[in-house]
Amino acid sequence: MAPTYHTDTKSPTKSVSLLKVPCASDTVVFEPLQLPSLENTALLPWNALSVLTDPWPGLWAANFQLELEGTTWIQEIVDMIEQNGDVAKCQRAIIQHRHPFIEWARPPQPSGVEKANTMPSPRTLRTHLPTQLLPPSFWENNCKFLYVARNAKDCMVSYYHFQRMNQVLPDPGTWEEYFETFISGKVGWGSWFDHVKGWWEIKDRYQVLFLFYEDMKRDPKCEIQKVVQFMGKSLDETVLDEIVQETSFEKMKENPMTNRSTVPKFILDQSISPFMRKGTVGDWKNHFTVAQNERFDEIYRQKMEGISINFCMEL
Ligand SMILES: Nc1ncnc2c1ncn2[C@@H]1O[C@H](COP(=O)(O)O)[C@@H](OP(=O)(O)O)[C@H]1O
Ligand SMILES: CCc1ccc(OS(=O)(=O)O)cc1
Repeated sequence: MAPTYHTDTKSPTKSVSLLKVPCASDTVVFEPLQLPSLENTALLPWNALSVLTDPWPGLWAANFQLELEGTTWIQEIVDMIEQNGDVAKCQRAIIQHRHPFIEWARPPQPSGVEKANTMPSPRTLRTHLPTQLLPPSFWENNCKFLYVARNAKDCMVSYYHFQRMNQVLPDPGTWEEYFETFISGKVGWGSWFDHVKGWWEIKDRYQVLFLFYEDMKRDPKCEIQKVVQFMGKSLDETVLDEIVQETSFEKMKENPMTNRSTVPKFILDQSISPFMRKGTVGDWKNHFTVAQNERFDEIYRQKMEGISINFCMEL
């Protein structure tokens, strides 16, 4: 498809990723996670979960990770940091097993919560949940969160291809149809706009490291160093360089512990679109028409009015 974009890239966009790491509350007595069964809700359009207003009051978490786009990337970075750059240790299991996905519940597989309950504290967990659906105990226990935001246009494109290949999510339809679906927020984990605003607005009240996918692409070493500091670690320059290398898109695409090659085709059909697809900034220009771009920029302006986030649209 020929690129059909216009050159005004001023308006911001984004996507989301979160991650939680060790914190002082890890010295507190550990109690198991207690989440209700999500079997009947996990596959619904994510907005359906908003009916759970005070979802999981019993939850206690020592270490916590959240994400929406760039999740796998930040997960691998965090694990590499936790393992002090030891590549072999990061090969101990596929990434989905290293960091339980707390809203995952598809029997007969153990749910994300069940997996989390078997882990000693401190734990790193993964979720795409918006702030209002996060169990209150995460806030109450002073957990640390890493949130990776990605510009909305690239996020839309990436999510579209993910939904095409993900056989447990509804078919996204044509690109034109998906464009409308995404704007209306009727996608997994809800509206991009609300998700980003929610995490942006609470970031200074809690221990949230708000990262941008585009910054991670532009200067991975600098962003990884921020994560190291946030986790309260200190690493040699050589280890840092090793982590930058090992968490590059090219390396992670070839790595069976991160590229989802072990996930059965009836869940992720990578012959339709690879999980590690392009990993670039600006692929939206290969998808958006000029008309779509102009319309999106206007919607973005309205929905993000008063929010001081600036997203990079191309490198
Ligand atoms: N090391 C890395 N560097 C850059 N992008 C990465 C990456 N690892 C994963 N990604 C990208 O992150 C997106 C998936 O996000 P998540 O892990 O949250 O599901 C995909 O984007 P694309 O579809 O644009 O390629 C994937 O290629
Ligand atoms: C519930 C939709 C979903 C999300 C993610 C999946 O795979 S993975 O965790 O990214 O490997 C599968 C299904």
